Amino acid sequence: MKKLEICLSPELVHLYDFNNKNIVIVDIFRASSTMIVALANGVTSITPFKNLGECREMSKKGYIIAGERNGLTAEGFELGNSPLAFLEKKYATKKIAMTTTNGTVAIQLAKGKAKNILLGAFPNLKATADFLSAMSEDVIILCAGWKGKFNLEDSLYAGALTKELKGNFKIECDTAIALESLYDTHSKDIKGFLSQASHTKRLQNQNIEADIDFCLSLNIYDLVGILRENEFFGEKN
Ligand SMILES: O=C(O)[C@H](CS(=O)(=O)O)OP(=O)(O)O
Repeated sequence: MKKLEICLSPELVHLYDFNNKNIVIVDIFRASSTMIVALANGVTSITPFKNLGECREMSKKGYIIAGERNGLTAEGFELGNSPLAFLEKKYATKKIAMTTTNGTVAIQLAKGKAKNILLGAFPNLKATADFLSAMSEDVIILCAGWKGKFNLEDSLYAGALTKELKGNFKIECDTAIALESLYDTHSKDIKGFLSQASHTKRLQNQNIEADIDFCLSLNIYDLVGILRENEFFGEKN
């Protein structure tokens, strides 16, 4: 039977073997959520960058550039990291180049080794679970965390995805067992539980509570975000 594991932080990646596995990158506040919202609202593709300078250069090639550091739009960038910017299809048919504090760092770590790299987000939780269940490869959920540290929101999503995948995967990973239980305990009030999270407080200080709410919307989109070559595309199962 296929195996499911969870890696709690980019700092722990060296403990896992990503070869030929399906990797789900999770950055609930906000990078992976924002990318799913963008793809669901018609963006053609999203190219992730670790580095601000490289990402900025992409505007010369006609890309819309989205750059964020410590929650704020980076200087000279058209967009930051808000999912709300992509609603109403304003950027439909555009190619986006994007760099964020944690999410695009985690993506970089998984590139080149995995079978597939997917974006994990609550708005398309079920679509991602269905995709992974239909594939024969093992899965690793990689939480982007915050600057190398564990965070609550990515962990809660990892628990939610574990719950969805349980019947189709062998789960011998203690982290997955713990996080599924955490999700079960708090699934009826995810927002209330996450109000204690450090990331929630950090973003609230920047008056972006609406972003937090939107990132916690459950199953409103039925596409997966998947990396093809160097770009994420939205694909229906
Ligand atoms: O923009 C965000 O939500 C965060 C900023 S920070 O981690 O609070 O500095 O970046 P992300 O890469 O989406 O975690």
